[in-house]
Amino acid sequence: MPRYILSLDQGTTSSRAIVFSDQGTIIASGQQEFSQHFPQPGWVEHEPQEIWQTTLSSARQAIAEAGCLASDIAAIGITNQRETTLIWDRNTGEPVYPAIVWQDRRTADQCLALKQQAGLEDKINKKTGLLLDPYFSATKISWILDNVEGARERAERGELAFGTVDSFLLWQLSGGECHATDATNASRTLLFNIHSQQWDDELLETFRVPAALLPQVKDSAADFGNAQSKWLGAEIPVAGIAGDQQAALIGQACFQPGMAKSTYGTGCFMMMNTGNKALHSSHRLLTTVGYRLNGETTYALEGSIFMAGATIQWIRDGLQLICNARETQPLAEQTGYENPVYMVPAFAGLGAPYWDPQAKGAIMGLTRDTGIKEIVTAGLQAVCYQTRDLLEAMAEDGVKPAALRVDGGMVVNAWLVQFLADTLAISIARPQVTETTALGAAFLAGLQVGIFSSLEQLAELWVHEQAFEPSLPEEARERLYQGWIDAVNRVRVDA
Ligand SMILES: Nc1ncnc2c1ncn2[C@@H]1O[C@H](COP(=O)(O)OP(=O)(O)O)[C@@H](O)[C@H]1O
Ligand SMILES: O=P(O)(O)OC[C@H](O)CO
Repeated sequence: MPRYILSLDQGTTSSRAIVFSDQGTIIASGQQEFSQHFPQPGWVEHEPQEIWQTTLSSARQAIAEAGCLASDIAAIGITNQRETTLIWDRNTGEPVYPAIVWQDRRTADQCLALKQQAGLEDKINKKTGLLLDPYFSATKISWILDNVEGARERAERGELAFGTVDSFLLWQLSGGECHATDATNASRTLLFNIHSQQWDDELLETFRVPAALLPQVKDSAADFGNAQSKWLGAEIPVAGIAGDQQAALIGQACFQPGMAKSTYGTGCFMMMNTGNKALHSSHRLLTTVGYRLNGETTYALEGSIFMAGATIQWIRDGLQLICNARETQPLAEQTGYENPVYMVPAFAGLGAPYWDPQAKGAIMGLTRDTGIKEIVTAGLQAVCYQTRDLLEAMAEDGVKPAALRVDGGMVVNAWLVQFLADTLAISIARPQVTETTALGAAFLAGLQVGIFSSLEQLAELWVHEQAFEPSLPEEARERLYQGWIDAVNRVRVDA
């Protein structure tokens, strides 16, 4: 009886594959980076063939390293960079254009024009939980249809298929048999009504997207068809799909309303389970589908910070103050939390809750004795202060999490996680398996094929590694945070 689960984690900069045991432990993994294309300022593209080939070879690598047979794998779970948009020919499987990545801003003018229509953004926000922003898929789809010769006509004739990365990988794995996605990925397109759980005709008309392009939307744990045996050596059912941040919510076992996770990679994505209520945020946080199981939707509130680990990369590669991200911890330990220097890493504007695309970054509070360690520490502290901004916004929306589970490449930095606990004044938990995104997809696939029986069982598989409790006196916490608010207010253009 096959007991392993293969998780395919297709991210923005690399494709990873992990073989998990039926206890949710990592058996083996494979990973491959792929190229980023920036054909014009503000544009970001991926080569679809590279997305597919790196996924396939990392899956083969993981299976080989696990020393198991493909027939030992009971199911595949897919998790993916969200919003990234692909359109391909239904007959040949050939993409008509490269993948337009979630970071791509080429449709900013189109979004601005739509925002001019009175009440439109509000209506869209009510239906989708999202904002009228190039981040999401809808305007990327219409850009392809308008700019690739003949694409709109072919789409209307039903010859083309649209998908986010999960859908594209499923199409490839199944040899063109399955054109489907899950509700979490659909909820990032601006075309999906998160209340009715249907593609929305009015939104399709607004964004001029023919319905014939769209994949079928299924639960996050569902029968998505089979990966053909020619790819991995045996026919394997694809049984779970979720966007990567939602998969991390599941991998962190945040199954109760009020439970929240924050992932600190290149950017930071914080997500809180709000149960069966799609909470509307008055602070421009996103309302999204957390997961959908057995037809029942669990919603989440999401806030994103564009620059988290990327700030450390900039300190390393741009400023060349350090050689390795690991150096940030001893430097911050030397500085201590009482740092008069503030860094506002608004390199790509400010995300939630400010959404100020014009803001530019700044370093403030410099004196003659400021050195490398204060600037590096300010970079780490900025990540924590921004998380508090998100938490405050959630609290004002009426739902403050009592604790936070963290993951992502940055959380190996214990100083950072401790300062996070101090800044938020809540308990922070770091799990043993920090590959929570891949774990979430494995949980979903395992649920569908009966390896796991319930969310309660999954919650028991979540293993705590370390807790970080707030220890900073309230006076210091509030004074330091006020310094951040003052710094942010100085860079905001729209305030
Ligand atoms: N010890 C550390 N302290 C602070 N930041 C770190 C540390 N180690 C790695 N990082 C940051 O974490 C990020 C990598 O995290 P990862 O989860 O792999 O990102 P992604 O999945 O977005 O590529 C990098 O941006 C790096 O700068
Ligand atoms: O691939 P990541 O981890 O950078 O995540 C990207 C997000 O899904 C974008 O919404």
